[in-house]
Amino acid sequence: MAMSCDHPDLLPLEEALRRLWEALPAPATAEVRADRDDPAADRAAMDGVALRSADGRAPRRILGTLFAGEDPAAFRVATGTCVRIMTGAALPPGADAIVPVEQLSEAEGAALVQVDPKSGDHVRPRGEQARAGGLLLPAGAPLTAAAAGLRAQVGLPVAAPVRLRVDVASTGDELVADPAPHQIRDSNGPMLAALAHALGAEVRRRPSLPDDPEALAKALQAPDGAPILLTSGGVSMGEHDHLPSVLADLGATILFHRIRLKPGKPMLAALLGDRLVLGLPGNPVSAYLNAMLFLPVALARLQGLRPPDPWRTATLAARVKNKGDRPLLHPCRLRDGELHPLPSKGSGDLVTLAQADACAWIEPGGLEAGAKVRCLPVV
Ligand SMILES: Nc1nc2c(c(=O)[nH]1)N[C@H]1C(S)=C(S)[C@@H](COP(=O)(O)OP(=O)(O)OC[C@H]3O[C@@H](n4cnc5c(N)ncnc54)[C@H](O)[C@@H]3O)O[C@H]1N2
Ligand code: MOO
Repeated sequence: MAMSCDHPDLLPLEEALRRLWEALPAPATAEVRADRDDPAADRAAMDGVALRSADGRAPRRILGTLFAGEDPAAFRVATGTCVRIMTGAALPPGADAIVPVEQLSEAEGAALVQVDPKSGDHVRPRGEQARAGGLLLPAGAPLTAAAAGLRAQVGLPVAAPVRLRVDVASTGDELVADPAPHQIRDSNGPMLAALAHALGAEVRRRPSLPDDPEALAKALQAPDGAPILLTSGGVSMGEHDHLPSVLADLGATILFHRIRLKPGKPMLAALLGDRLVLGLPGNPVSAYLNAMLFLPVALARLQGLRPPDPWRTATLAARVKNKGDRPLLHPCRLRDGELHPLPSKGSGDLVTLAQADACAWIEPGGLEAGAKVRCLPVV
């Protein structure tokens, strides 16, 4: 009879994700205030002519052209005149409306408007978006790309975008380039490097670590280590699973070890000084999925971004069993919003994972065809 090794005390995934988020420091961000009115002058919102609306449809002599960035003081619009104007240009003195090119014709240097212009038509008025000194973003707001643009707009410095550095190291004496039947190649190292790169990190592969506590301790303390170290293997109950005890001996803060997820039970996260160690389980599907769950959270937090939400929703096309008491991530093909479960052999089955588009979240007890489920894309 199959025996279950599940335990009720395993940490739920959401709690593990929350602990990781809260343990990592986000960069401090000051509030953002408008340095001047936005827009700083009345501006054209359309290409056309700038004119006095009070003069209705009367023909107007075109005094010249104003492009975005040009000083409008070169012109003065009075009754019987107008200025050709391009989107973004400041309105010339005297003008209070824009008539777009589509609504006018030109004859002998005069503009003939085909509409009754109203004051403010197609004008972005000064201060429409913000007044000088107004609060645009509070301190601690996420450092999104849009926020970077806003900082630049108000004249604040914006650091050049950088990719966070992530080191990737596999563990295990069984990993060799040319394996005998009792050995294997290192698939996790290249896989996790590719995943971390796809998630926006600058990746460095470190040499594989032997199943030896001293060598492990030395590697963990490498002076040139990246802010995040992804390891795989050596976190479970085996006699060579040294990572948890080595980290504890080095004084690391263990954020969590062992979570309520299949695959991923032995997942570990620790802070060693200011470096985060994500100790991924060695089984390749487990290493992949747990990296996919935890690495984006760490990257986002350290870069001052919002917590990421990698989940999608889809309909299960066929029943998936889950006899355990951990939620299961099951590899599926995704076609037209339907998840077609693949016959996975478990957390060592990299063949099936590589053929999958997404992994469906299956609660204990299993799910029937037609159920709406969340799923994690395989990138
Ligand atoms: N008595 C128990 N045994 C195990 C438990 C448990 O709770 N009690 N958990 C099982 C689960 S779940 C997993 S997952 C594995 C994870 O163990 P480790 O993280 O300690 O990983 P290893 O034992 O080092 O390796 C597991 C498996 O993965 C292969 N592996 C490791 N590294 C790589 C790599 N870089 N590329 C490809 N494959 C790799 C390794 O050869 C093993 O086959 O533990 C269960 N056992
Ligand atoms: O949970 Mo392990 O991570 O099943 O393979």
